[in-house]
Amino acid sequence: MTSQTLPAGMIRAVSTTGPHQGYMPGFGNDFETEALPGALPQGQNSPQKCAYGLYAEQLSGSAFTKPHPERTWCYRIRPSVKHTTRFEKIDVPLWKSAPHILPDVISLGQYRWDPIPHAAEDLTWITGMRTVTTAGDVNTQTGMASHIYLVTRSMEDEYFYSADGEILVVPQEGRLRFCTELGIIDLEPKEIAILPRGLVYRVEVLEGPARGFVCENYGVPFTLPNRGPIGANCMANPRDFKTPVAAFEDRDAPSSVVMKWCGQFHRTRIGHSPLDVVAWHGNYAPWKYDLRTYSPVGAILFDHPDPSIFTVLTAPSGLEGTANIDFVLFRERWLVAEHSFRPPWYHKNVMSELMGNIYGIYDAKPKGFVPGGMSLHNCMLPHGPDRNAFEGASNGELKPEKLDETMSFMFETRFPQHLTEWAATSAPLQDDYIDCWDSLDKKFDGTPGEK
Ligand SMILES: O=C(O)Cc1cc(O)ccc1O
Ligand SMILES: [Fe+2]
Repeated sequence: MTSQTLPAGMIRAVSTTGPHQGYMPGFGNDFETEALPGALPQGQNSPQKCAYGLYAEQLSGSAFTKPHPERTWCYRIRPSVKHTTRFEKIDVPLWKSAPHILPDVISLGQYRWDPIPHAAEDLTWITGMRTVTTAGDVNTQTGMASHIYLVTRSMEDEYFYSADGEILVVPQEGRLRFCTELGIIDLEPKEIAILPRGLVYRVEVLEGPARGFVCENYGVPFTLPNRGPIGANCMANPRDFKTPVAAFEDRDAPSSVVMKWCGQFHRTRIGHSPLDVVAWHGNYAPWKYDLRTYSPVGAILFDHPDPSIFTVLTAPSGLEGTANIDFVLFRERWLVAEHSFRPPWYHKNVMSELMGNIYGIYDAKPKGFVPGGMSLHNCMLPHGPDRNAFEGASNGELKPEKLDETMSFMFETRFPQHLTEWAATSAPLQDDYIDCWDSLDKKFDGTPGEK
């Protein structure tokens, strides 16, 4: 593997040749990789004839005219357009898209769910997706949806892609393999992955049953947040993002490709594996990231910063500093703040907060928010520590304390999140969630009290 710095400054070129070598490091790099020597044209994108009789095809993830366009050139056995049937609509009943506002479902309220039980039935990546919330509008490419996946079965001769957005995968149990047009990603809990809009893939179960969370981002792709005064290091470091090297299948078999497009699902038939990209180069590609490499920065003297300090990825909206989605990570860290209430404070937020627990105990909710579980605190809905967390943090000795064995996250969006019928009725909603604040008693007695 070779790597070099290009004059473009922020863009690094990383290249590989030969059989499967795993992953290439970097975020938003200009990668190049070939599974057969000489398959990748040098010095141009569209030779009159490509090596090995390959077809050249461009995958554009941004408008051609974006200041720094995202695109990848693929050199493949057959062009994608060679499928054999017209698209037919199919039903995927539990995978919903915005706008999806139901008159009989009340999204206003503090909600929390127990882990969704694994299913007894066979479920694939497509049939196992259950939408919890939707926000914005898929047709205007704004907003997002949050989902839970329950996967027990590998897709066989079946492929999927989405025109509606990129997919951020946050596994919580089990191991999955994403065989994509641009290479193979193996994914397990404590890692996350991105599957870009338009990329075709098949999902296999390496260890099941698998359960996890998904954020479907209808807007512009996730990127690394501006670092501001934090400077060049800590938080998510670019080299910890891993993009797979080229890997291809030359396999003839009757197969189907399911495409999600404007919230609807369509199927077309194809006579071969579409994962036939022998070589590619570009900056529009899937990646995975190990959340254990995230270096949290926080309060080292007093008070509790806004959770934006823990942003791993941000997907900007048109409004400066107001994300379409922030992906925020609450992981192991030391609490050292003096004379401070250390857990999250009580608050109302214009942004809507969907949280999930990957493992361990979350400091604001020592009970009830459990691994595999989720909570929703919608736009301007008050929330904060439960009574136990409040009493513990108000009265505990403020010595340095490690929050150990803990990993929760937040999908935070500027758009209100609407519950699906499934989330409101079939999923294990905790009816008594709001009682966790009930016993917060009045302490005010007109005297200043001890400091
Ligand atoms: O509500 C939550 O638990 C998430 C959260 C955490 C935090 O440390 C500060 C604000 C916030 O919304
Ligand atoms: Fe919050």
